[in-house]
Amino acid sequence: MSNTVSESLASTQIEPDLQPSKQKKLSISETFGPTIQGEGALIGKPTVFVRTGGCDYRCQRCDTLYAVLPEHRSEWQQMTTQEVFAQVRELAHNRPILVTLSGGNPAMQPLEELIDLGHAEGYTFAIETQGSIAQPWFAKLDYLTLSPKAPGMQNPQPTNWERLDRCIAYARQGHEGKQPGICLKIVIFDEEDYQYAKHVAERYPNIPLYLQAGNHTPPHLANEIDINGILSRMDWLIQRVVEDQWYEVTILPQLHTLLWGNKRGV
Ligand SMILES: C[S@@+](CC[C@H](N)C(=O)[O-])C[C@H]1O[C@@H](n2cnc3c(N)ncnc32)[C@H](O)[C@@H]1O
Ligand SMILES: Nc1nc2[nH]cc(C(=O)O)c2c(=O)[nH]1
Ligand code: SF4
Ligand SMILES: [Mg+2]
Repeated sequence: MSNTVSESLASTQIEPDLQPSKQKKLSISETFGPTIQGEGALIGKPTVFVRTGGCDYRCQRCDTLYAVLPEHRSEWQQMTTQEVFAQVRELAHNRPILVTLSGGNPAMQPLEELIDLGHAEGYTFAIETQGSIAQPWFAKLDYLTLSPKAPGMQNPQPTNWERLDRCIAYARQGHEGKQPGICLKIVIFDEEDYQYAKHVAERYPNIPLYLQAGNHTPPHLANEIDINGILSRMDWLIQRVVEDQWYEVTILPQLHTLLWGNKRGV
């Protein structure tokens, strides 16, 4: 891991990871809600989810592999921005709501137009991404959650710290005098993951950090979720943080997982 802290890249230094896509359509795995945001800084907030299809990572412990693996591609719909926004509106009964963009990796999709369209009607936008692809339009978000992957997620690719820095730099450019709220969220399964999280905290001391108890239950076992296992991991995590007198961090479960297990679309 690199120890260089370079959160304050000048705007002129930032190169987009993906050039603006010629493909105008969005790859969509599902839209659902309103439900509550079950994770992180906005936990408990009513929201509609737009889940994009496709991811540049392959975390073996991913709870949403149906939006990641190519064998599910035929289930993803290629939709225009207007079609996606029409679904959001319908789900929210035409009342402005927080829209959470997740995936897969939503940073792979040209989502700027959707954000513009929604903002014009009072909707707000949060994104969940691992921070491996930085997009200039992060500046237009209301909330950016970056979830770099600790070893326990079993992602074969190591964290690209320079890319993560760039995601933050784009967000900090802001838009029309407003910057997105930025937070970091790390899934923790074990001590190695905990040490990874400590490193992230040292690298980004000014960004709120959330530790999320990992769900080790394979996603297809919707009815056999090991809630006691998740809660005992959370109990260990709380003890670990207290032992270290690490008082700046926030520890949370995935609330939707406790309520509804591995059920899809909640
Ligand atoms: C499915 S991912 C999609 C967005 C993006 N690819 C990412 O990883 O941030 C949404 C969130 O779920 C978390 N997540 C995935 N699998 C999990 C698991 N088994 N236990 C706990 N959280 C998990 C991810 O770390 C991320 O914060
Ligand atoms: N309720 C609920 N909250 C969530 N927070 C992050 C989610 C995701 O899959 O990105 C998620 C999800 O799938 N459902
Ligand atoms: S980065 Fe996110 S969506 Fe992609 S495989 Fe990992 S947890 Fe799943
Ligand atoms: Mg999820």
